[in-house]
Amino acid sequence: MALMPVKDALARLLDGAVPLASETVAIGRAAWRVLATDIAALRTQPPFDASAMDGYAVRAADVAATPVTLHVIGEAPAGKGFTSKVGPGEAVRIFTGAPVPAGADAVLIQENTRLSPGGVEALEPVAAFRNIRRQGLDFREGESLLGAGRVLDPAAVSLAAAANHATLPVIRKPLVAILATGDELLPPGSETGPDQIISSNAYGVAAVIEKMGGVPLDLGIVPDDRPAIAAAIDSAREAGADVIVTLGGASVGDHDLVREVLTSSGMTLDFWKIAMRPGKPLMFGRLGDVRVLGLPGNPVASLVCSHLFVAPLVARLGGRPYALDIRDAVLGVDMAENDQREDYVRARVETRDGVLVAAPFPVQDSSMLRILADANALIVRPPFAPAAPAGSPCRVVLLR
Ligand SMILES: Nc1nc2c(c(=O)[nH]1)N[C@H]1C(S)=C(S)[C@@H](COP(=O)(O)OP(=O)(O)OC[C@H]3O[C@@H](n4cnc5c(N)ncnc54)[C@H](O)[C@@H]3O)O[C@H]1N2
Ligand code: MOO
Repeated sequence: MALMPVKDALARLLDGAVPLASETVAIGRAAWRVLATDIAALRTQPPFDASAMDGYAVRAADVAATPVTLHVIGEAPAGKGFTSKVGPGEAVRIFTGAPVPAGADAVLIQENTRLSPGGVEALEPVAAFRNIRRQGLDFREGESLLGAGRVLDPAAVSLAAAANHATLPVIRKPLVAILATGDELLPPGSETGPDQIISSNAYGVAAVIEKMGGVPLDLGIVPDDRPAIAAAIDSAREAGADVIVTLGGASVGDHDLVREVLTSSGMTLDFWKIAMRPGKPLMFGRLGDVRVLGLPGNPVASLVCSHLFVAPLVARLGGRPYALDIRDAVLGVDMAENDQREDYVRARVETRDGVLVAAPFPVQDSSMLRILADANALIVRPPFAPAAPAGSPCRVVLLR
């Protein structure tokens, strides 16, 4: 049977996936969120001509020939401007950030002055407008500052705050329910019986979701039992999940019930089984507005599918840009020909003489998490790739 190509499966998964609705958050909670709308300045910054230096507000013409002594008529610290006008031969002691008083047109830095009995002695001339930040230098009220879709990185969130936004409209974070299925599974820290293993997949999948700006909702482990799976799916929907990710029970075994239960709950199956290794039994369907991804139970398949499918879906729903980090490399060893499945082969890559060289791990069983943790890349072997000797070009997905 021809299996669906990976890129077609991804296109179907992302079809119609657009950023979720916006919500309002306090500026203090907005870092790393995604702006839902353009925002404009609510004020002008600086709101007045401001001193950029500690020194003396002067009339440039008065200090054209130095040394010259000026009469100090007052002081202007930041936050409290000097209210009278600076006349000929006069100066105002001023500090960085303070409004430049009327009449003055330059700030003479403190280092170029000396206190004298009659006031302050200017030792160097200063050109008009030197050391003054003109009103609106940074931005003016009403100017557009940040565009919709901007990730609120440190500079963006500080700019929004400076423009006087106490709250910001951001795209809601996708809520992704995760459901592990299997009678053999127990949570980490359990005393395991002889036939049991630890449920590990949910943690790595949740890590991918969080990295992409989503909120994982771990619904725990349910046994291979139709009513229990159906109840967990209901609870995911009640919780308002945008996406449901099931783990395991996706294959053809008698205890692989997930697809059947989901279909009975009203899911429209989009695809099941793709031309990918690991990850062949991947399933995708829609339950109303909710996208449902059934990941294979084998831990490496779950995680590789998370990088390839869960990550772009969460990014898209959350309005974030995302692309796998795919690089050109060469094979460090010979690789055999490939069958119909696109292979994602755990490998270590390193740069040798400016070239990325990829060496696959010799054993690739998709239960082996340690090798995935040791890998820093996945070699992508296209379907039906011919045998390739060491030195052949290849493509790699960088994992870290
Ligand atoms: N006759 C066939 N058998 C299998 C096929 C096939 O095409 N024909 N595909 C194989 C492939 S490939 C995969 S991948 C697995 C996927 O099967 P399931 O999604 O049904 O996964 P399970 O059978 O439930 O579990 C497989 C394996 O993974 C362990 N597991 C499951 N969940 C977790 C978890 N949350 N944390 C850690 N480990 C988990 C489970 O104990 C099994 O060992 O099917 C092959 N079979
Ligand atoms: O596709 Mo399975 O994911 O090889 O183990």
